[in-house]
Amino acid sequence: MTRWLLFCNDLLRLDDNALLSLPATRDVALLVCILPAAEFRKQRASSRRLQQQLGLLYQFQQRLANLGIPLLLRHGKPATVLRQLCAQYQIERIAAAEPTAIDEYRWGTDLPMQYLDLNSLLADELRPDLATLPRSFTAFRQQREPQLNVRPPQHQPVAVSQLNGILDVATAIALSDLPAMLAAPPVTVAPALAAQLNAGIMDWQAQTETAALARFEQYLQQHLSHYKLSRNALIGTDFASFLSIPLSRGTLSVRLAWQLILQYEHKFGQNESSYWLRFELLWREYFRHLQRKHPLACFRHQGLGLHLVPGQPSAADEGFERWCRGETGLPFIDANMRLLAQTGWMSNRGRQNVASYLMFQLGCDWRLGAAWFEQQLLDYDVASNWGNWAYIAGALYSAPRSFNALKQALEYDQAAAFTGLLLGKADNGQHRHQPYAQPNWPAPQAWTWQQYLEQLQQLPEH
Ligand SMILES: Cc1cc2nc3c(=O)[nH]c(=O)nc-3n(C[C@H](O)[C@H](O)[C@H](O)COP(=O)(O)OP(=O)(O)OC[C@H]3O[C@@H](n4cnc5c(N)ncnc54)[C@H](O)[C@@H]3O)c2cc1C
Repeated sequence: MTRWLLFCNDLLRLDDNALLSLPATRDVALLVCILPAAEFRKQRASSRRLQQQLGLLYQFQQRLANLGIPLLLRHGKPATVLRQLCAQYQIERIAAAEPTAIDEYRWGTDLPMQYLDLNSLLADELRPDLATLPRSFTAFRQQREPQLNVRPPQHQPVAVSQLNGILDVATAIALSDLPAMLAAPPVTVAPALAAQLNAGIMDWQAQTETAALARFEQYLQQHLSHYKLSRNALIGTDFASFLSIPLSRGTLSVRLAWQLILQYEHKFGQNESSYWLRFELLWREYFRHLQRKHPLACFRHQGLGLHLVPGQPSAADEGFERWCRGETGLPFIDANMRLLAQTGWMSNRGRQNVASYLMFQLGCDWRLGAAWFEQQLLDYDVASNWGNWAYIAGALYSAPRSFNALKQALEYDQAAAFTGLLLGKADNGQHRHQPYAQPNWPAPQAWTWQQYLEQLQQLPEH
């Protein structure tokens, strides 16, 4: 008989969760989720995301309880809590989802960890050899695509008999036992914005295992066909898959998402959009393995040191603060930043532009922006976030990528409907993308409309 600790962080689902069927019949297992102190006490996550996490944990706990399985919730430093639990319950082995970031690997140092790479597409026999991992995304994709037989998700029900809980359900900590800060009133999205976003997608109820799966299946049926054309939108309903939140919280298995896309292709035929959605999932995969190969590069200003990275290592300054608040004076940037602050969400197009603006136009240390995103994003994922920031900065293999935010605004928000929605109407005769200044702000750095227009053809564009 083995005494297991099943560490369920990032795996808040019953389906395709091999952790739950790992112990043998005669083994005993303790299921644990830990609310990391860094997020819950040191504000590395916004209250919006903390509430989302709690809601999802609570719901997962309830589903397990219905099966007679207790889930223990703890908060604190994961490494410390894991050690305490191991000692308290004489744990012999710990099973967990394989992380991507060095911090999470460190939680398990000197503990009898067994990692299962349950949140990656390329696991098991497809797992890339990090020593020969291709440098660019294109080379990575070209190497992997021909042999991409992703293992089907495992649908076997949780075998209760295998999970002879050490605790009974009643002993697991109830949500009400968590610190008072966690019981704060729900953070809501202003109705005007909520109406423009995917029906309730920001609510944690939309991100539970059942709800996320149902939503994705509906998306495939009704909207996948236009993904390639609509994915660059800035706001709206169903312009992209909105898979990122359930994937980052582990309520939806990426392998299941992949298989559902394949099923769609089998039924309706492959098209540009269905291919492109799988293509984007490979970007996620690329950053996961890249972070494992270079555990520190994504957190260092110079990264791998192969290119000249914009800005200097620095502390937050006024320019950064104004960027966070959405008060830079460039409507397209401000609208995106205010959307992030108000909803915890930003489109991929918006993310690329605000990131580029912070480092290339404001000259700030790109890691400040990555840290702000880490706190604010509802779909925060360490590899995707820090990887994308480092990628734009040129801190990884490829050269820095700067975006001309004004040109992008005119292209992707032609009628300025997006900036109008977030910033209100500019009815003073000016174009809504025209840089502006408020009387009490320091003058923007020579941002005249004319100068921007002149630059349009000159800046490198991606
Ligand atoms: C500066 C910056 C920071 C980012 N931070 C995060 C983050 O913390 N968490 C996160 O999940 N994504 C992050 N992304 C990637 C991307 O913006 C989001 O995954 C995407 O906007 C989420 O919307 P969606 O699920 O509708 O995407 P879709 O367009 O429908 O794409 C489907 C899925 O593919 C994956 N994907 C798409 N683009 C990327 C990409 N560039 N990198 C990695 N995976 C991708 C995601 O899992 C996404 O859910 C970041 C991008 C940038 C430029």
